[in-house]
Amino acid sequence: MSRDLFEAARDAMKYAHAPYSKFPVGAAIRADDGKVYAGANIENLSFPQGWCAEPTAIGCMIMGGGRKIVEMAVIAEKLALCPPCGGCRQKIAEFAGPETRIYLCDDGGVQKTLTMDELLPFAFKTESLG
Ligand SMILES: O=c1ccn([C@H]2C[C@H](O)[C@@H](CO)O2)c(=O)[nH]1
Ligand SMILES: [Zn+2]
Repeated sequence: MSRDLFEAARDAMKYAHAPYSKFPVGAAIRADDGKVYAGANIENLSFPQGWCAEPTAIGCMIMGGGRKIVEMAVIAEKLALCPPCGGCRQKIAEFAGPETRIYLCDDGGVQKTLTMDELLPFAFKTESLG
């Protein structure tokens, strides 16, 4: 993964609205249009109404004209890695393919690289609809 994607995720994290969990997260996507789209988690006083960094980045990608996630970096401010939550895995899968790579990062850079199948095995896919 090139440095710019990591830096975009880390910069996006600065925009997190996470006063309740105090767990800012940043995500950055390189899309099929070559552009980088980033997002942060945005929490809400009514806790279930908040959302993760990944859907913010996906929303930016869709509205910016990107259609496929080529690669995606996720970073949390705290020392621990931030493996995307279950709901995010499904949302990422919607725009991923066999080539997609997901990078779990910390301040030192990429610590783990995953394919979509590793992130969400036995996924619900369009073939499942029959
Ligand atoms: O995949 C994930 C998991 C969690 N969070 C956010 C949601 C919440 O604001 C905070 C603590 O769970 O981390 C993300 O942004 N992405
Ligand atoms: Zn999530």
